[in-house]
Parts: sequence; C-alpha cells; structure tokens
Amino acid sequence: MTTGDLFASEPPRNLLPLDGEALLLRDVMPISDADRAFDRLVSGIVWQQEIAKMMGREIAVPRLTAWYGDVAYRYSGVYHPASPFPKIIVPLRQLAEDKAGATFNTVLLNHYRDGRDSVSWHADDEDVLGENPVIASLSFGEERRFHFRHKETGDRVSVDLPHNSLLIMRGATQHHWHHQIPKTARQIGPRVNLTFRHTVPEGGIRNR
Ligand SMILES: O=C(O)CCC(=O)C(=O)O
Ligand SMILES: [Fe+2]
Repeated sequence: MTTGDLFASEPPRNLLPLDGEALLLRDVMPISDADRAFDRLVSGIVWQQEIAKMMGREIAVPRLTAWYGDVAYRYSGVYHPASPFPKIIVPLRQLAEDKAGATFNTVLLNHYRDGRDSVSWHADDEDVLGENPVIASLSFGEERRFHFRHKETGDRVSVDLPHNSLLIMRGATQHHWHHQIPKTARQIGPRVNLTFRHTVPEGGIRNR
C-alpha cells in the first residue's frame, strides 16, 4: 500500500473540538496535475495588489489576490461585477464541489509570494455567504501553517496546509472561529490558495 492509499482510506477527522467543522483532505488530485495547476495559476492569473484603508492609512494587502464569480456581488460596499471562471479554475471548482458535496459560484484566490505574505485573523462571515457557509480551500505550492482561534474561548487549533490539499470549513465554523495564516521568517517559496464559496448574488437571486 502506498502512502497515498493510506491517507485516502482514512476518513478525515474534524480538526475543531467544538462549534464547527474543518476537514483537511490530502492528495486530492494526481501530483502531476497539482504541480501543473500551481504553475498555471502563478503565471496565468492576473494577480492584483489590493490596498486596504486602516485607520485612515492606505496599506498594501500582504499577498496578491484575484476574484472570479458567476454572479455579481457587493462586499464592503464595493461592487464586483460577474467575472467568468478562467479555464484553469473550472476543473478545480468541480473537484472542490465533488469533495465538499456543495456548489460554488465564486472563488477568491490568494498568492503568498514568500514568508512575508500572510492573511490576518478574520472569519468568512459576510452576509452574502449565507448562514452556515461551506468554504472549500485548495492549496498549491509551499506548505503554510493555518491557525484557528475560537472567538469566545480563545481555543487554538493549527494545521499545516500542504501542496495538493483541500480544507473544508462548514457548519457553524465562521460564527465561532477566526482563522489566519501568519508570516514566517523561514525562507520559503510561493503558495497559491483558492477559496471556493457560494455567494448570494447582488439583488439576492440564487441562480446556481
Ligand atoms: O490561504 C488560505 O489558506 C486562507 C485564505 C483565507 O482565509 C481567505 O481567503 O479567506
Ligand atoms: Fe478566510
């Protein structure tokens, strides 16, 4: 039996001790497909440098991002028109849908260029994601550590997200837990992450 078979035969366990569900699926596609997807995403996606306003100052978000969706949506007052999924992302969405048993109409991509890039504590709890969103998060490239912190109890859970893995968050997770990817002083390479979501379209009509 190969290591891959061993992982595949073990049902993923819930990483969270209470108030939500987080499952890490490893080796979700043939490794050659994962390697190719990583290269194509790094070079083929038009990555944006977003600027955030923090206490009156403009700060570059410490990672590159991109967004695609079948539907338009409004987030923090900013209108995002529908923007069709690039060809490279279509099979990745299908995989995420099959593994998560849910449908997704939007994707947020993150490109962490090195250990100085990060995402700070937040929950994916915007109204447009609905009550208990299923979020499926694909990782390619450098392994990064992902932290959960319970909003009330302060409980912490950490998990390393390897190349070719899928983290599924669902149930009450976003109500009760924040998550982050901290910076690291280690000399590391780039990582690409795709978080698939189901967003209620602007105007409130679900058409997927
Ligand atoms: O890069 C990751 O694994 C997490 C990204 C994230 O939390 C987000 O985009 O909301
Ligand atoms: Fe998130």
